[in-house]
Amino acid sequence: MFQHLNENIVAEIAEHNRKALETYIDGLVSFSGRVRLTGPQDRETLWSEHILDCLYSVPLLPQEGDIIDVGTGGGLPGMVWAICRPDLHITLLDSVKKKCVALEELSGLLHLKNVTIICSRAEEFALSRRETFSLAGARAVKGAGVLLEYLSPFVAQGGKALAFKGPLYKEEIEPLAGQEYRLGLSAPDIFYYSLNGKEHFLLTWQKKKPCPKEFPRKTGMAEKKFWWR
Ligand SMILES: C[S@@+](CC[C@H](N)C(=O)[O-])C[C@H]1O[C@@H](n2cnc3c(N)ncnc32)[C@H](O)[C@@H]1O
Repeated sequence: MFQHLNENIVAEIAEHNRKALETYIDGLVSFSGRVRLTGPQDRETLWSEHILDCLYSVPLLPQEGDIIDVGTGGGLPGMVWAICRPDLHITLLDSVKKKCVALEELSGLLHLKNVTIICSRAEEFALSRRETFSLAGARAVKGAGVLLEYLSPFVAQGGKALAFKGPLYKEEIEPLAGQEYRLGLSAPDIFYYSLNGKEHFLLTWQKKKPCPKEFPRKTGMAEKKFWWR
């Protein structure tokens, strides 16, 4: 499936949550110089390139259940999900301690009750929360192949893995074509939208079958020896 995402829906979600999203931006800006949570840290870029980008994924979130943002950094997209979907529980996962400390502060600033922050490598946390999330997603974390080894072990059957990608996504998914089943996944559905004149893509994979126990392999292996080769 290849589908266009409607910017009017995103504008509505943005308007509905504007106050909390701006408080989140205030929080991100307040960390500049202390912890590098995002690339550019001016309010306008944070809103137009980061928050709006994350908002495009909100219509793809599940009706219910726990979801996880793997490699959340400063909380993108997980903090945006938590603000826009207070009915879902969001786990924000990152391996860098000072980012996790900053996320605790941001979550307190926003009075979020639906967030858990975990400081761990994805490969290690998957051992304790295997196949318990209705969605596992990530933005700006590894190429699609390596990322799927991180995401699929978290996703319950019937759930989905989600990745934010730029126009080069085709080069990432081509070598995986027809092999996604090895991680229990379907072929990807592709959603596209335009932001600031650039093409953006959201890829989702349905979890069809359990992910074989051998995945994820030991920390670091996903990048050393690709599972699809
Ligand atoms: C480029 S940043 C992206 C952060 C955020 N998702 C965003 O869009 O701004 C990648 C993040 O992934 C985290 N990360 C990379 N590999 C990881 C792993 N195996 N387990 C947990 N976190 C990981 C890094 O610490 C970093 O914060």
